[in-house]
Amino acid sequence: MATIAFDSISHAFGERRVLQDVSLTLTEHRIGIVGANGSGKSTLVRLINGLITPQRGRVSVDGVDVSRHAREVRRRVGFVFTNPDNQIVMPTVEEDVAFTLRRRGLSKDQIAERTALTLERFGLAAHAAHPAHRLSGGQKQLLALAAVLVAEPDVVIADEPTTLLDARNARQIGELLQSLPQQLIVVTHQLDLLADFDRVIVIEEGRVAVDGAPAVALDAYRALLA
Ligand SMILES: Nc1ncnc2c1ncn2[C@@H]1O[C@H](COP(=O)(O)OP(=O)(O)OP(=O)(O)O)[C@@H](O)[C@H]1O
Repeated sequence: MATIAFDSISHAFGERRVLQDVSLTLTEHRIGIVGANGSGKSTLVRLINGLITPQRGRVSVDGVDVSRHAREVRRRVGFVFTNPDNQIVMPTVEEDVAFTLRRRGLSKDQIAERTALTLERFGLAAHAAHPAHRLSGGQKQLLALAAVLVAEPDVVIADEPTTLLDARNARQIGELLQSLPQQLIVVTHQLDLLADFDRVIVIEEGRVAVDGAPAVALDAYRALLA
């Protein structure tokens, strides 16, 4: 697993202070991030692959400074957004999955082979030539995940990956995420998704409020909510 280090991170959007002196070292396989709306969870995970540059402090992945080497880090860290519509960039399902690989400079044959395998794995093979925007919500989320995983990142970050899904699709995506061999960081309000995770971090008003095993951290979070 990679070592993801937040070293004294503070960040504000205008007057709004969103993260306040956060220091964390993430090395576990599956890590959940929970917290109230607006507590700073998305900001925290977006720092990991340089989608946001912190105003103070340093974020690194295996010692590589994310601000300075964002491209290098992004090759290792895949990011799945809440809304797959924001992530689908190509007209068809197949092209969308192949897009990441084309940018990596793989040969045509390699791209075709890896794309086909990935579509099969995610149950999307029958939709390969279909317009991506016509897929159902659950299928779109699968496609967004497929397009990230085809590049075989070492770390997968998923920001509320089940929020827009019905219970059945949410379960399917949850199970798929659980089965990944990669290091996984999930921001979610669906607390049951994190029951078997290795670590859960509760963010409250831009600070780490609780950090520990799911049973302990989720109970503490439920108590905070109550
Ligand atoms: N690009 C931005 N510009 C201005 N303000 C922002 C920006 N991104 C986030 N914020 C603000 O920062 C605060 C924290 O946002 P963030 O998305 O990190 O919270 P969150 O914990 O992920 O919330 P939620 O559970 O609602 O998704 C919020 O008040 C939000 O409005």
